[in-house]
Amino acid sequence: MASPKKKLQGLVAATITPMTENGEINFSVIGQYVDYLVKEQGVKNIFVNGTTGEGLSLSVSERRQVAEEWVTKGKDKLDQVVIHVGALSLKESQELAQHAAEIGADGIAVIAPFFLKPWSKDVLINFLKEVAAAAPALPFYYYHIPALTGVKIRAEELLDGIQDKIPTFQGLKFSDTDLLDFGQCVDQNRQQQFAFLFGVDEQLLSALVMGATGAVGSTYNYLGRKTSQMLEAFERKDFSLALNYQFCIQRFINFVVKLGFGVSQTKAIMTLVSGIPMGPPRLPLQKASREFTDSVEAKLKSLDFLSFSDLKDGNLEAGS
Ligand SMILES: CC(=O)N[C@H](C=O)[C@@H](O)[C@H](O)[C@H](O)CO
Ligand SMILES: CC(=O)C(=O)O
Repeated sequence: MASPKKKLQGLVAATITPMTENGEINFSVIGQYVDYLVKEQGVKNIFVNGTTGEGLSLSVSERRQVAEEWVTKGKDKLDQVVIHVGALSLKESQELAQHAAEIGADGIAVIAPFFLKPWSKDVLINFLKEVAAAAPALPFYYYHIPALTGVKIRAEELLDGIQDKIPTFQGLKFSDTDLLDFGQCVDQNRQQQFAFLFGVDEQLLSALVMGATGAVGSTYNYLGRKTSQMLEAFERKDFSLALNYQFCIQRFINFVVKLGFGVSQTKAIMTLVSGIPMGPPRLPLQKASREFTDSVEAKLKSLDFLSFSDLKDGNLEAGS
């Protein structure tokens, strides 16, 4: 059983992996990035080496170094650092899980292997169990993201009896729009103290209604404050205010979705908003276009819910 730890709740930022213009990891800005999340966005939990962090595009050695840097720089500043250790190779996943435990991370998360795929719930559980066993003292989270893995085993079925197989199982990161599946995960596990973390930022309010206990997402890097206001309004049962916040967030996300939105664009937006250079993504991703960055900058300036006091032209250069 994982050592009792405070439950992972509230907002969790899925960290970007900063890179230099020639494609190496830019470790030098991670300390600054931690301070930005804590001070400017009020976000104290992070999810490292996931989708947004291009975790599957990094080498195992890079993943270890990135995880270590976040844990080191986050010490005494962040509440929880969860490391995504999913990989196609069970061995690599186990190595990363064990490493996460050694460096003092607060939890590990794993996606379904997505090339040779598990075709049944039992096979997927067996894979996850082998990874979890490599870090027996760390809380384990299953990262459900069927649109990207192609593994469509419903989370609700996977969770049925999961703690008998994986004693460290502590929660689910649910990145899908199927609120029937998500709602049933919550409904059928009310006796457990699981974390139900939603991963579709533009629909978080609906998931809160279904019982989400927190959220992991890319937009909390720069919309953390705004999203926290929505969470507070929801807690106070001021649903119309909460909806206003969700609509504000949606207007921005909808704007970028129409321009074409993904990890590359997240890097460009974060560079713009935070002033910290996130650099280009790694192939097969392509850098966001100059047109994208220009449109987003104009949009950000026209929205009153972000503070752009430090949105400087210089920052634009770094991101474009
Ligand atoms: C596919 C993907 O990257 N999903 C992210 C997390 O799971 C989300 O945070 C989205 O980036 C966000 O909801 C915007 O669509
Ligand atoms: C969004 C998210 O959770 C990820 O980047 O993995």
